[in-house]
Amino acid sequence: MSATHETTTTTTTVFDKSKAYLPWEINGKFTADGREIALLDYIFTHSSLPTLRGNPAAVLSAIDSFARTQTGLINIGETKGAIVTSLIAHHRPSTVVELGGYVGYSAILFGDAMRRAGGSMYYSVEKTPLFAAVATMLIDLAGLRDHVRVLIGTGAEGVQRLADEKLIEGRIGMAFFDHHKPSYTADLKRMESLGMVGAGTVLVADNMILPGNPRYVEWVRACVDEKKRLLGIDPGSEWEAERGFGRADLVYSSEFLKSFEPSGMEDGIEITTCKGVVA
Ligand SMILES: C[S@@+](CC[C@H](N)C(=O)[O-])C[C@H]1O[C@@H](n2cnc3c(N)ncnc32)[C@H](O)[C@@H]1O
Repeated sequence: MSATHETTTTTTTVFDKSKAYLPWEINGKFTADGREIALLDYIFTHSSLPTLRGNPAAVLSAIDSFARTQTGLINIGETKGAIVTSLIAHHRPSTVVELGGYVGYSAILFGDAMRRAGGSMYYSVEKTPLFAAVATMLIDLAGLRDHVRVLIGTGAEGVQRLADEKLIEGRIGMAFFDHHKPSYTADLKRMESLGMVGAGTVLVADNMILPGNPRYVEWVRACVDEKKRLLGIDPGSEWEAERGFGRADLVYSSEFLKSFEPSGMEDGIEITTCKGVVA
């Protein structure tokens, strides 16, 4: 499969250390130790709160400031975020589905980019109700409530609900995978089987170095014959959740882009475009 990608992406080879987030890990925890509520307190008691209302860039800047001065957060951050916003400006997706919303940083950044590119709805699926609640407050503060909707549930539940409730009919413009790493492939295959992936759909998958996702990369880079083989999953295998989902006839072109976590650690994104369906 071709490793080229016909788009204009913003990449950087050097990380600006002055913008580094504080370390995520505190006493073995990365999230859910009170930091998400502390973020909400920080933002809603911010001296410049009035200037944040209806201003996505200012809300993101306040979240970045919290993560640089108070407690690190597992957001995508500015550097990798810029890659995705340039993809959105280029491809102009009408609908975007994000799996793994956390406190809403990527939903605000990419939802705003989608809105500016003429798109209509950004769905952010988040498993943890507390994180989804924080995200909803921040998305509302940023003035994006008509264009960004948070759904509570796992990626599989969220994708299925989008189809069952007919919130999405037909192909989506973009999907962003940033949740449970072993679920990327299963949830993409569910999207494929539900008809959400078609010619022009762009798939963006985060954390391709930290921690990496060989199974996902194998699937999006496989040719049609390889995919037919990969669809054969035995009952009871560790990949049971993927059984019965996935389409071998979707042709993908995929590439890896290296970038940085907001902490400054190297990471990368896999960007995949669906070229169409083989007859
Ligand atoms: C890296 S964070 C997402 C960061 C967010 N995309 C951003 O850049 O602002 C991963 C999130 O996925 C959520 N998550 C974990 N497993 C999930 C699953 N199976 N389905 C949906 N969300 C999940 C976690 O609760 C966490 O909030």
